[in-house]
Amino acid sequence: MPAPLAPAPLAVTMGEPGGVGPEITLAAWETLRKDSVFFVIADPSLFPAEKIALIARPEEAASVFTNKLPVLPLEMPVIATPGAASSSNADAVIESITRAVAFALSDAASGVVTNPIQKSALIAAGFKFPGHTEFLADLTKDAAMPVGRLRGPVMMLAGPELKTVPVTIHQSVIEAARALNTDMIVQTATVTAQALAQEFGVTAPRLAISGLNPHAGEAGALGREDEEIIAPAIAALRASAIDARGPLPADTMFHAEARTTYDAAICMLHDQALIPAKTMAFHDAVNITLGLPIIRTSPDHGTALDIAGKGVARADSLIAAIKMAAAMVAHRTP
Ligand SMILES: NC(=O)C1=CN([C@@H]2O[C@H](COP(=O)(O)OP(=O)(O)OC[C@H]3O[C@@H](n4cnc5c(N)ncnc54)[C@H](O)[C@@H]3O)[C@@H](O)[C@H]2O)C=CC1
Ligand SMILES: NCC(=O)COP(=O)(O)O
Repeated sequence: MPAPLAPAPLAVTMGEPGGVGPEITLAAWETLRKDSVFFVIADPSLFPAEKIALIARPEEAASVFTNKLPVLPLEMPVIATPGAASSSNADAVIESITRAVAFALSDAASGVVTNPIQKSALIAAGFKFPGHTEFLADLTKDAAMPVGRLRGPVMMLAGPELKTVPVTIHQSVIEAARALNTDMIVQTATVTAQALAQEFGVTAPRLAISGLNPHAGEAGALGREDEEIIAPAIAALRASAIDARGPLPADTMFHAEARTTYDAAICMLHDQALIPAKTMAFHDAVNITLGLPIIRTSPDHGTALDIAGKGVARADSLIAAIKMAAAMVAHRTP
């Protein structure tokens, strides 16, 4: 019987070149060089020349990975200064993401791990998306989803003890409250339940659904969205055999005992989901985009311009993201 083929390498993006991305990528390679295989699509000047090997194609990564960080070169117009984001390099930052996704869609890469971008620098240069999540959804919109899987995108923050999912993502609080509707909640929760079952081995996923308002609306006295928008979504989920419970007051659903009652918390707002996730596991949590035809993970943190280039940035979350992507590749059903 022939030996099973090794999966294609993961494609890691450059991220903001003035942020911590380059140094944590090198540190992640130092840690993982005996385990997994990845390559980074980036300007080679971001790394010490003696630590890297330039590659022309993803399939060259495996043969050099133990000894060198494989870099698929992408020229940026301006030399990066650690601690300073530059809109002048926006096109290269975006191109790195676009190429990584193209490799994943063609199976030359088994998944995409993104380094943090400085969203404000990209948007100032004309980038039309508020984050990777929305950009990745657009880049992959014409590719077929695996059979039976609902399309997202859905953002999940996954830590060792808590998984949270925001229904609204990169919107102002006022816009998010206005945009929230029953269908979005049902779709987000359904994508999450499918992923828990198929990627995380949770046979009967239990979802805790947050409210929007304080005390989940206090029976309508503090807002009607909990009763009029969220409760019908929970009823619809339950009618389709998804174990969903709520709307729960967001301030009391994350304490230790409460966390034992669900596998993922579906939250209405970005900060309802990301504050508990990052507070509990800032250096271990992974940002995963569910509901894409490709695998995508990312560290939970941002560009950390305040510490870039000082040698103090921790690579733990990027390492967790690379390991998570590799595990998802291993669990992926054809
Ligand atoms: N996936 C992505 O591309 C993400 C991008 N961002 C972007 O990053 C930029 C900066 O965002 P902030 O809110 O300042 O968050 P941040 O995560 O960059 O920094 C927050 C604090 O955590 C520290 N920190 C972050 N990463 C660290 C690491 N690896 N090791 C040690 N300490 C670390 C920073 O020094 C800072 O004190 C923004 O433009 C934001 O949009 C933020 C989150 C995710
Ligand atoms: N706060 C999380 C975040 O901004 C990451 O977003 P994305 O770039 O992964 O869409």
